[in-house]
Amino acid sequence: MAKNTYKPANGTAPRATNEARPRNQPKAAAAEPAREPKRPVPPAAPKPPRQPLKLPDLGLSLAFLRDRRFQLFVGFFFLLTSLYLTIAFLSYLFTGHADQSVVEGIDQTSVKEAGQESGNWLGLLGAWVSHLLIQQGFGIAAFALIPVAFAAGYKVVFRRAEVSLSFVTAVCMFAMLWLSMLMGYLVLSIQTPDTDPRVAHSLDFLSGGIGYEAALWLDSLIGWGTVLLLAFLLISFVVGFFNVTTLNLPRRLGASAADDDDAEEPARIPEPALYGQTGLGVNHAANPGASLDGDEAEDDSMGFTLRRVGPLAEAEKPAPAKTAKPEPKPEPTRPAVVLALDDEDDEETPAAINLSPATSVASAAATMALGGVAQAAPAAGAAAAALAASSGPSFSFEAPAAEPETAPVFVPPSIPTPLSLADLADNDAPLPAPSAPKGPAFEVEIPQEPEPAPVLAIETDTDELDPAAGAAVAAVVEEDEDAMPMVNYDPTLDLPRYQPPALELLNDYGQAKAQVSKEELEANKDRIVETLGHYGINIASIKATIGPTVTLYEIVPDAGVRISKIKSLEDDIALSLAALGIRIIAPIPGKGTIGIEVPNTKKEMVSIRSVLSTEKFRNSEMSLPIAFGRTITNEVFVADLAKMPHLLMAGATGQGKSVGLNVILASLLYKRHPAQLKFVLVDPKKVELSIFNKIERHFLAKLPDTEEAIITDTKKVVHTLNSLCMEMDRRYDLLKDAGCRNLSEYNRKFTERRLNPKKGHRYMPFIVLVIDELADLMMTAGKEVETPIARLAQLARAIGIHLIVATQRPSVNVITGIIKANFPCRISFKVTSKIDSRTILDTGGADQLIGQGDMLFSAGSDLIRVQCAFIDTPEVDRVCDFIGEQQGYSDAYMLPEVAGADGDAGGGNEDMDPADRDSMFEEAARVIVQHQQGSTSLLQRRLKLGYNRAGRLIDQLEHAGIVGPFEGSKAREVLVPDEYALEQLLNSLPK
Ligand SMILES: Nc1ncnc2c1ncn2[C@@H]1O[C@H](COP(=O)(O)OP(=O)(O)OP(=O)(O)O)[C@@H](O)[C@H]1O
Repeated sequence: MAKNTYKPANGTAPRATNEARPRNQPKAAAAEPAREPKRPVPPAAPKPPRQPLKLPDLGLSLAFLRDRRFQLFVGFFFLLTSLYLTIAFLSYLFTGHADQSVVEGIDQTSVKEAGQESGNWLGLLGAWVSHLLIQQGFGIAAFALIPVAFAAGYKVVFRRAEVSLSFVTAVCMFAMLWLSMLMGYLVLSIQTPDTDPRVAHSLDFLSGGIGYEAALWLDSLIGWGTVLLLAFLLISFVVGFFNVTTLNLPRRLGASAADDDDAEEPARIPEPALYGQTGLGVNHAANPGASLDGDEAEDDSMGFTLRRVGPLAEAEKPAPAKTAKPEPKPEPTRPAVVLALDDEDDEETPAAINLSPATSVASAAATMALGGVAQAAPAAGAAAAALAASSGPSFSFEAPAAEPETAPVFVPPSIPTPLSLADLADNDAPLPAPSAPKGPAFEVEIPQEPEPAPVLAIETDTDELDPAAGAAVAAVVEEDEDAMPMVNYDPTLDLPRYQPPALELLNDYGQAKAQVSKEELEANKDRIVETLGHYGINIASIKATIGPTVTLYEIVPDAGVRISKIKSLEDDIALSLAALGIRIIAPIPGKGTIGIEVPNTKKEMVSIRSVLSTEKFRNSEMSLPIAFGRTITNEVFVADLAKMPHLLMAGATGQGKSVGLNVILASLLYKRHPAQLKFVLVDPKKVELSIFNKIERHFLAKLPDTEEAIITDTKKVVHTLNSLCMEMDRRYDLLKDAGCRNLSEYNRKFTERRLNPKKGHRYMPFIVLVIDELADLMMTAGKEVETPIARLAQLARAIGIHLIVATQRPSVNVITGIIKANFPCRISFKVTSKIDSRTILDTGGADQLIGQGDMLFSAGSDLIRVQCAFIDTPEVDRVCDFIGEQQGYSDAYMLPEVAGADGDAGGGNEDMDPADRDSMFEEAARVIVQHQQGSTSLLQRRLKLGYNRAGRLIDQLEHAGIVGPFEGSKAREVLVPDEYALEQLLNSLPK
């Protein structure tokens, strides 16, 4: 799912904005292009780029603040403090009076004695703290400190806040001071000269010392005016803090009663509208699912009504996305809606806006503002977006394809400062209040739940849903098992703090320049013309394109020259240019010219940093983009593994295969989150991929009960491949169940919470299987690896399992017909012979490459020459370290367990269920022991069994400790020496 972020028009700010926001934080959706005619608008003052919030650079001194252990320490301290205060304060209500003398006389007695005397449940300290905060401080209003401590602790520990900390703190602090003064005034009023001093004293705890003194001071200053002052303070706080702007309560009540009569069920309230202006700090981008069930959203204070007047006419509907194909079972799509804006104040110009279900709060607000209802924009936008979304079960924040970079800046009539679309999209930016002073800012909170969140249904009385009026909101939040969840599931929130590796981890070789001199170009051109001239081929024109490794000379021969003639002169041209690796492309597909690739004398190294930093890669919307390197025309070559869908790599030893594999892995690591991608790494050479061990808990998948995620043992490869086949079958079952045709459709449905995790549905990451040396596996396990590889290659594309298979021996017994047929995408580095080139690419050419990452990429008929990017081992190391040091999953991604996967243990017949044993088990055991040969084919022949059954029998015999573990192409070792020992063993097996 592509999410765009707002990019202000100046083109520099967006990066800064992106960086300022944690990568996994849900991004604000881009604005829909307004369908209303745009009004001319004055340019906005450029918004300074937002800088990442960083701790001041004070050396090491503040580094500990970022240490999660320290944060947890502080968080739990606050949580326990809130518990401590609760107990101490409650106890104080009962024992405080008696403890007063103990606490006050503490300097006269020993602490131990005082402690014994104190009645507080938390001992002397509890008594003392309560005395200080209640008796001498704020009276019973001191209880307001408890929620503050709790909210602070909760926020630090769980990194989230149900209600924003600043909101809790502000309300509680005000309540504490105000209540304390009010109590002080009450106590003061009760205390007359006639009051019994003991009664008067016993009331001290109500106001506390501070409240009492403040009330005393006010009383002496303004007498009973104190009450008026307190009332004024309360009203001021409510108006200012909750942003109350209108007081039309009676009319609202009436209107609501009428609404209630009409409505069958109370309208669900869009959360931004509910909380946006009240400072409750709910992130509307993170809770986009809040929706209005009814067709109308009303905001009298703003004087507008939102009404869904019907779906868009067919012609007005947004064009279907390019990729959308006719589906056998189309998903129910939510229609775009037209919202009519009945503006009470401006009846002549009712505005109508079109909102698609994907319209964001921000864009809705923007659209409405452009439609001339700028005053109402923030609140109306929230309501409008929710209304637009209400026609479906969930409200997607997927950004529209239109680039927001050129989004216009508009000036709402009543807002003095120009407001850019980016402001509205920016959750952190304060939303302008139309007529009151600025309300509290939206606070962005990231939902942290790694699993689909429980459903939250908000039921509330419509009377109190006047966000602009700022009336206190009473929301009853209930857990509802059955209702559809409304917030899209974001798998990346499993590891919300995960940061993709930075480009700075890679070596910077600077911008490499073409190393070919003019003289070299001229000389080569002359020689080509001359050589061809010797054979009577005249050239009409010649053009050179300098690439990193080779220069392409494009020739247009005179009319009537046979192309095959030029092709046959390959060796002669190579001889005359005294250069190796000349390749003739006759003709260049789609160009009508003949290409001669001549290696440059000085080769340019293409650094991985230079390709990963390109816009082409960074802005790529591909599922699994790989930046291979640069083509001979110096373009960055990026291809999507998900589309390939599998890749076969070959190349003689030392020609750049391992570097190529590292480039592929690094590209994917730079682009995908650990929740979206898992690697299964098979490295029979044992040293090539071991460097990726560090990212086991982030990006690797493995079989259960295996220690190392990277498979170096040939025997384990077969189990892993079988396990992947099982995973493939399971995924297909889930897709079938969900009615989806491929992984992206399925995952989209899952993230939109249209699939129930209780029914086994889960977010499925891409799995990329990398085999570094196929030749080794084919030698040792032959068919046992070939069959599952072929099966996976044939079927796995739709369910997101992709294979990258490399070999240095592209011979037909390694790259067999069945494997080749299923790998349409192939890469060849330099190979030693034309035959090898044909085996891998079905054509020559790979033998003419010049090595060191010079490669040919073949996707079907096209052959593209690419200089593979270079990544050095220390760079891979740094990238892996960077990822590995971050918080990861508790273990690698577990592949399904396959029977016999732990088979190399040999013995262990206890846990074998006798009922599972084949009826021919004993007979098979005797055959094996008689022949002292643990082979499946022996059983097939002797017992006239099929391959599968014989294979199962061998597995069972292995389980029973009769034959040893699988040893590749060799027969298994027979562990039982003779028939006598066998009979004994069979008797000992559980029947
Ligand atoms: N893209 C590249 N750019 C520049 N030099 C490269 C590139 N790829 C490989 N090389 C050079 O070639 C050397 C060998 O590369 P690499 O280890 O990838 O070969 P290989 O094909 O994996 O060999 P083997 O099969 O023996 O492991 C590297 O050490 C490096 O010096």
